[in-house]
Amino acid sequence: MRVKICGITQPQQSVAIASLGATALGFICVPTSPRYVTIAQIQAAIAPLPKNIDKIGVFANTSIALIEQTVVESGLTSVQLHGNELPEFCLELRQALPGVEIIKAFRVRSREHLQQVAEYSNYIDTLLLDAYHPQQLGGTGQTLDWTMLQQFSPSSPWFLAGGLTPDNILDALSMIRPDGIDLSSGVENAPGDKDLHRVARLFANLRMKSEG
Ligand SMILES: O=C(O)c1ccccc1NCC(=O)[C@H](O)[C@H](O)COP(=O)(O)O
Repeated sequence: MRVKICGITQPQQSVAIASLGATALGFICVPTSPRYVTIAQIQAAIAPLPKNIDKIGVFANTSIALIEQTVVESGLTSVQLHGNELPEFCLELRQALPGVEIIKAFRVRSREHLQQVAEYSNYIDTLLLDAYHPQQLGGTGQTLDWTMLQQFSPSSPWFLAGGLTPDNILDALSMIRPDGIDLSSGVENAPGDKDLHRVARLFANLRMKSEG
């Protein structure tokens, strides 16, 4: 299972979190976020990382040109679209950045809203389901109604996000089987400052599940 730790801002934390077991690190490229990082900060955080770690840039409602420039200059391997991007936008981005994984995030409001994801299946590589919050786009610590996802089986691989913590992750995974999980505020001291003890506890709990 892929494990993404999102909202990294400090190079030394990116290395430590990768060593603890993360398969993907997320960098917030949304200027209004308290976890926002510049291209130079992403470069510094990515430089010491092993090649096999996915480096995901999170964008929302911005231009193809800006995403392209950020990916090319920083060395990101994946783009997560966390706003209201349409399928056509995803297609255009895919054509602009061949070989870069396109992840479309949905902030799920209802069971009906989940049906929207089918419209994207030909234009993206991966889905991410996050909780809906009326004022904030992401990193909110709000959980989704997991029962709503028990029958969810899209044609693309998918990440579960939204309010996941070392304490609730095993409950979530006992109910649903995503291809990956994504955590941010649940493993933080403050926005952008990850709590390495909590990250270590997350991986210890995940190991317990795979061994048991
Ligand atoms: O984290 C942010 O500050 C953020 C801001 C704007 C758009 C997206 C953002 N985060 C996206 C993520 O992928 C988070 O990991 C996801 O929302 C889960 O966050 P949390 O509920 O805190 O685990």
